[in-house]
Amino acid sequence: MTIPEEIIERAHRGKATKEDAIALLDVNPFELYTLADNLRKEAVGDTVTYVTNRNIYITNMCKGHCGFCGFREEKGYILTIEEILEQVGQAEKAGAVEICIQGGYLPQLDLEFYNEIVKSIHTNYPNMTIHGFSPMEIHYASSLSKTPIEDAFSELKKSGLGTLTGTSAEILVDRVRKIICEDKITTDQWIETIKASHRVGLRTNATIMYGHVETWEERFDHILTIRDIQEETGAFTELITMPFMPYNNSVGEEMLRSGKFMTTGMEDLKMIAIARVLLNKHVDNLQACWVKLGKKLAHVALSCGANDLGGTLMEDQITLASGGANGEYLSPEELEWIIKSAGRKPMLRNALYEEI
Ligand SMILES: C[S@@+](CC[C@H](N)C(=O)[O-])C[C@H]1O[C@@H](n2cnc3c(N)ncnc32)[C@H](O)[C@@H]1O
Ligand SMILES: Nc1c(NC[C@H](O)[C@H](O)[C@H](O)CO)[nH]c(=O)[nH]c1=O
Ligand SMILES: N[C@@H](Cc1ccc(O)cc1)C(=O)O
Ligand code: SF4
Repeated sequence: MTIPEEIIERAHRGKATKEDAIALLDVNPFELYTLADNLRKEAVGDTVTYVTNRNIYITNMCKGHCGFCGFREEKGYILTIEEILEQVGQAEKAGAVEICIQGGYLPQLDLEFYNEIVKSIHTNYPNMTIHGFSPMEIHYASSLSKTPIEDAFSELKKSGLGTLTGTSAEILVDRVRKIICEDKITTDQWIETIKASHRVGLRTNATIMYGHVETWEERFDHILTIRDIQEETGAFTELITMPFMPYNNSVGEEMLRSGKFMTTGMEDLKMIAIARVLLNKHVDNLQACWVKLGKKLAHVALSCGANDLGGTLMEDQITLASGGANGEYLSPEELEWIIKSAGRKPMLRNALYEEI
């Protein structure tokens, strides 16, 4: 089937609907990729961005029990401030302009600790952009100390946090969350938390982790929720579509047992292309996550709606723990090679998509 004219027209106006997205699942996929590529060109031109960054995992322990997580350990570590600073120092030496701080949530990790981390990095490395923490972690830490969530975000911003991550979103549909992450914040709580962050001027990215127990319709509901929030706050910097890695975690093992495997390349490309259609005129930046897609598919994704290649990362414990096989580091030279080979212009950016 070819794409009906009215869908193309609505997409260009930023008004594509859930029904349009459903219809796009049945069109010739190459037509869909071309539509997404045209919308990308209209929205952001031929520049493809990337960031030199390093992931830092402050702890691998967590009070949560998400069934998709292979990263959490019962007996693990919590980094000290000194150890964190050492890793930031290594990152800076290696040319990173951003660090991405991740971890689990724990009673020991209170707002004071999060602020201390940010402050000490900010003081010692004033040029380093600090991206990190999740709505889940800050929601938990602020409820521990009965601090209103907006105050928690204001304080973190004042301490030097540049942007909050839009993780713990998974699929923003409670039916799915009950199956894969029952003890996580609910869809409404995630929305309220992210809006609180946006309200105090702490911008975030958005993520979707797909390819487990959710339906295509639920994926579209998630993307449209992101679009609704963006209409209200305008504070999302990007969306990262992350395929679920099904190894060494219970959700994945159950899936594999029932004969269902990882998403396919065509499906990953459709996901990016339909996200571009639904988010046109709302969220301009779509990241092709090379660590999950692999560098060859990430390269192809640049012609199917994506305009960002993500980071050098240097480390990726989360993907690795659940079966990632694409390495943990790509050099800026190789990221630029991939971008130029797609006929596009590379640009080093920070978390706010400003040129560096
Ligand atoms: C491991 S958590 C760390 C942040 C925090 N503990 C949280 O969950 O909000 C970061 C994100 O990694 C992603 N992730 C975890 N396990 C994954 C897997 N097996 N495949 C793909 N993404 C995964 C999820 O989207 C999750 O929200
Ligand atoms: N840290 C991971 C990223 N993030 C890339 C940047 O941190 C981000 O694009 C931006 O600079 C902030 O919005 N992407 C992944 O797919 N996986 C990571 O672990
Ligand atoms: N690192 C996590 C999620 C993540 C995504 C985007 C970020 O900006 C930060 C963290 C993953 O790979 O699944
Ligand atoms: S995904 Fe995050 S909240 Fe869930 S168990 Fe893993 S670290 Fe904890």
